[in-house]
Amino acid sequence: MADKKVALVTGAGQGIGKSIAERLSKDGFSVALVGRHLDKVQAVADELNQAGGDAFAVKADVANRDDVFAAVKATKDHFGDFNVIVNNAGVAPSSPIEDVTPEDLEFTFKINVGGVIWGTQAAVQAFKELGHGGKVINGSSQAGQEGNPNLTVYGSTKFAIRGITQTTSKELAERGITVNAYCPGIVKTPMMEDIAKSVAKEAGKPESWGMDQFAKNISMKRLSEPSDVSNLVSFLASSDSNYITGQSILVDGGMVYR
Ligand SMILES: NC(=O)C1=CN([C@@H]2O[C@H](COP(=O)(O)OP(=O)(O)OC[C@H]3O[C@@H](n4cnc5c(N)ncnc54)[C@H](O)[C@@H]3O)[C@@H](O)[C@H]2O)C=CC1
Ligand SMILES: CC(=O)C(C)=O
Repeated sequence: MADKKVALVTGAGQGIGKSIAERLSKDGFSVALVGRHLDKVQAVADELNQAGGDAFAVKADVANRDDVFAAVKATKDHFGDFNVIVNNAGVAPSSPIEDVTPEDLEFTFKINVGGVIWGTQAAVQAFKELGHGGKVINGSSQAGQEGNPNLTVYGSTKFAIRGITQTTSKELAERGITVNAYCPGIVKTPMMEDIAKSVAKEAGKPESWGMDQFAKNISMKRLSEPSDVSNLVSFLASSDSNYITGQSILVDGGMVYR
């Protein structure tokens, strides 16, 4: 068994996933970085290793169940243990409801919802083989707590992730496995920039208008940094959160109040 705890983060090549991988590495985890593009996750893993971490890059498409199981197995074999999975990878097409296509629906659900379900299954299998519990941490969103115009498909996947989190937490609690989700607000990442651009284009407005539509209701009056989110994930991955399960926690600077 490894000295360090082992965490796997999906979508770790940029944005929130990269920040989570960096933070967990700093917290002392051995970290597997998973993404569709090996060069991107490898570059982040190299940075972490150069900074004294213990990181490993794996190529996988989270929509593909076999890929996800192979990534978890490769991580377990490489580090000799497996303790935490962060099902972070996601995609966010935006469009008015009239323009949603069957392809948008299938693509988004396969990645956002499929990725969480396959990640949870693969992690549970690894915990079972290793004879211990673990932590499943899922990426939802404020858009999984509150409807956001033009994000019908994306938002519905994020509402579903809260449902999966609650359901699996009840199923898995007796095996020493906790399941929680983080619900970020408006985070400065390539995904959010693309959404803001697309919403502005649809309305015939400048790009900055798009971001303002999302940012105007943040009580703290600033957009989120990826590190605001990885601070929460660090807590959820640590033993300090051992008595918390089934929760979807907002980290949005005061935007959605529950
Ligand atoms: N940026 C934001 O404001 C918010 C983001 N989120 C959620 O946080 C998570 C991360 O978002 P960002 O970092 O903003 O996105 P991003 O688009 O900047 O990064 C997502 C990463 O996931 C990877 N990815 C996408 N599909 C994949 C697949 N099928 N298999 C493997 N990797 C895949 C991408 O290649 C990319 O590296 C997502 O689940 C997103 O829905 C939630 C709330 C707000
Ligand atoms: C991208 C996202 O999750 C938003 C706008 O909440």
